[in-house]
Amino acid sequence: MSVIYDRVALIGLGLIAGSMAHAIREGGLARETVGFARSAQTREIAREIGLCDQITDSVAEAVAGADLVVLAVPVGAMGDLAAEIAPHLKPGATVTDVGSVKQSVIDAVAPHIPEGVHFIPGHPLAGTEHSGPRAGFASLFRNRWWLLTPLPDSDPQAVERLSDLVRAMGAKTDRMEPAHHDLVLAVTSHAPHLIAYTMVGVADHLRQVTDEQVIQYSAAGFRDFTRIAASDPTMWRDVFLHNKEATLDILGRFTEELFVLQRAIRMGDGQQLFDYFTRTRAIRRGIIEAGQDTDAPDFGRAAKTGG
Ligand SMILES: NC(=O)c1ccc[n+]([C@@H]2O[C@H](COP(=O)([O-])OP(=O)(O)OC[C@H]3O[C@@H](n4cnc5c(N)ncnc54)[C@H](O)[C@@H]3O)[C@@H](O)[C@H]2O)c1
Ligand SMILES: O=C(O)C(=O)C[C@]1(C(=O)O)C=C[C@@H](O)C=C1
Repeated sequence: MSVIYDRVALIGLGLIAGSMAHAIREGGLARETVGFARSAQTREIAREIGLCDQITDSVAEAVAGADLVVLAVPVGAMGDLAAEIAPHLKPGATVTDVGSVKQSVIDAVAPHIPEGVHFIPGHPLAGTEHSGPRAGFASLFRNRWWLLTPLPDSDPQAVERLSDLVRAMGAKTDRMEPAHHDLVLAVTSHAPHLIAYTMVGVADHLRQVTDEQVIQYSAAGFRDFTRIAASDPTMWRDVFLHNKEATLDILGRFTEELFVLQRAIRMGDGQQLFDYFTRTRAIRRGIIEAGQDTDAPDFGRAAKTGG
């Protein structure tokens, strides 16, 4: 693989920046990676495990001379971070972010980006429930989508160069309007996370179901909820506070559907439940047939054969 950027600065050394550092090194995609995180302890761990070629103690030093600067901090911290790095950015550099919400990040970051620096917002649709400098791994982005939401005046060459990096890390890339991105993600990621957090909270409140029993008899569905509900609290607090309208819209629709099913159960309306679940099963099969769930090859085969 060939070098795409000379110097890449990764700011916020958690799951996403760490995975980028590994993938860039594995693919030889930059001559040098430089990392910075706010906490001294995170920087120390990053140095210890050799996450980047260099870990700096100041963010200004990290971004100085960088061709690509990646903002990989919680969504609510992006604006202040952009203001802090702005005076130190190299003319012609590209700044991108990996935030789970796009419109509020653009509103917070874009005003700070100096003339002559390209700001190209992005979002890798890949993650785990783990966070911090030890959580990253090179294959995280493989076969995953990485959405870019360029601004109307984004330089096409700079967008193409960033797309090249994303593809070289194994991801598939597409472009989207920021507001549309936020609505799509509210359906596919943000509302499901809130529902998982709530479900685990409900189990916790049921005093007759002791902690031990919840763990011992965890069925697959609930286990998946607990995995998701173990995700980083700061990251998810910020996601909901910054994608408020879209998430509330989807949760409103979710609640209406829930009442429909609740009523069907109360009325013993088996046909309604069966029809509903038949429709949702078709959606799942559509996702697998379109090759969008690489984690479920067996289920895919079973679904196609009606198993
Ligand atoms: N975890 C996921 O599944 C996932 C997936 C895609 C995108 N994202 C987005 O990527 C971003 C990073 O998420 P992550 O999962 O890597 O989080 P993480 O918690 O693993 O890492 C975030 C890092 O940023 C540091 N940090 C926080 N505020 C900072 C600041 N002001 N300056 C410098 N460093 C700071 C933290 O110390 C931490 O090391 C978030 O915006 C999140 O929405 C996360
Ligand atoms: O697999 C997981 O743990 C995730 O939750 C990853 C996930 C998602 O919802 O798919 C979470 C947040 C992101 O912004 C992108 C990806």
